[in-house]
Amino acid sequence: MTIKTFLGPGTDRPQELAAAKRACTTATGAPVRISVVVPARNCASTIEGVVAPVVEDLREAGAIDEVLVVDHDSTDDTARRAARVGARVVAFSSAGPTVRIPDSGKGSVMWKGVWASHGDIVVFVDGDHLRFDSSKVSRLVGPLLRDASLQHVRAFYDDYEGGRTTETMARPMLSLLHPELGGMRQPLSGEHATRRSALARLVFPAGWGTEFSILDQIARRYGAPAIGQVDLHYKEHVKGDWAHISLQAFELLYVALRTELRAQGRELPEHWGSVVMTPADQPGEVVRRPARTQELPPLVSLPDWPERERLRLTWPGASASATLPS
Ligand SMILES: O=c1ccn([C@@H]2O[C@H](COP(=O)(O)OP(=O)(O)O[C@H]3O[C@H](CO)[C@@H](O)[C@H](O)[C@H]3O)[C@@H](O)[C@H]2O)c(=O)[nH]1
Ligand SMILES: O=C(O)[C@H](O)COP(=O)(O)O
Repeated sequence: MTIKTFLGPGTDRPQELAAAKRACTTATGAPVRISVVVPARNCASTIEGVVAPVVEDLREAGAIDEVLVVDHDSTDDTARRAARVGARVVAFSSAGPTVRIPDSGKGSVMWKGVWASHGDIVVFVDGDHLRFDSSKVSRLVGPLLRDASLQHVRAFYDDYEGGRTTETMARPMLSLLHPELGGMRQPLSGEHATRRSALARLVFPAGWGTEFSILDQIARRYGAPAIGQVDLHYKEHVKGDWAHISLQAFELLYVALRTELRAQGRELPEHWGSVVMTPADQPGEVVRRPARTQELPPLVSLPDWPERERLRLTWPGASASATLPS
């Protein structure tokens, strides 16, 4: 089976996306709203370069409705800079439902981002791109507006030097556990667009396992044909060190193994633990770091969700005239 792959050009230009959006409504006849959500922790040097083109090219053309930055306890100027170029900024600690998250990571930031956003389609974009343009968002959204069978569209890049966790962990793991997704070029990409109705039904692992988990859950719930991928051409981003990659790979492996064992009606053996060990500078010594193993429940399961959705629907949006594939 091949993954639906969009090479474009599709809705690259703001006017094309705005027109495609106007041609859709939700199942209840309301205008379709599109949110761009940026999880960001200490992205002061890059956040303006990500937010500004999306605000200037797309929001001002009515092609998207909001740019939301979820500021994950940044100790730098991320929040102020994001707001200065037009993002709505919410602080991770005060946003969203009051579920205790002892060890927050990117997945928990995304979960709160879905809650705090208003879109029927939610586009995630990392905040650490060194080079970015708004066609990346346009290209992700276009297939969802045009193809009712898609729930999730993930980015890949024909020009990208990287993907250490992807090549050494994600791709081998997908080959084993989800061979039908083996054609995905960047299964861990942080750039993707998803229907809100699907996102709200997903469990979110709190840490780095989330990108894999989204694919896994959508493939199991809707089938692999509900997943597409689109070429965003290039990616240049801030690289983490090997300790970062090590934690990322561990949390990904943990989530994948847990998912697979649960599918067999089993749990992870207790003795497996959840501590990542890497060699310390002192020979023979190790540095131990706890992995984030918490899972955030599907938003639809929260008692406050119906009220949150009711308020969301009163939020202003553009007008439109046909039906959004649900
Ligand atoms: O606890 C965290 C970790 C990350 N981020 C933000 O999430 C984005 C991606 O994080 P980054 O450290 O740049 O991730 P990468 O090492 O580049 O990881 C890649 O691979 C990950 C999965 O393994 C994906 O989740 C990422 O989106 C993808 O860019 C950035 O805006 C971060 O500021 C947070 O807000 N909180
Ligand atoms: O996406 C990945 O595989 C990594 O997490 C980040 O990639 P990098 O090697 O470009 O930092």
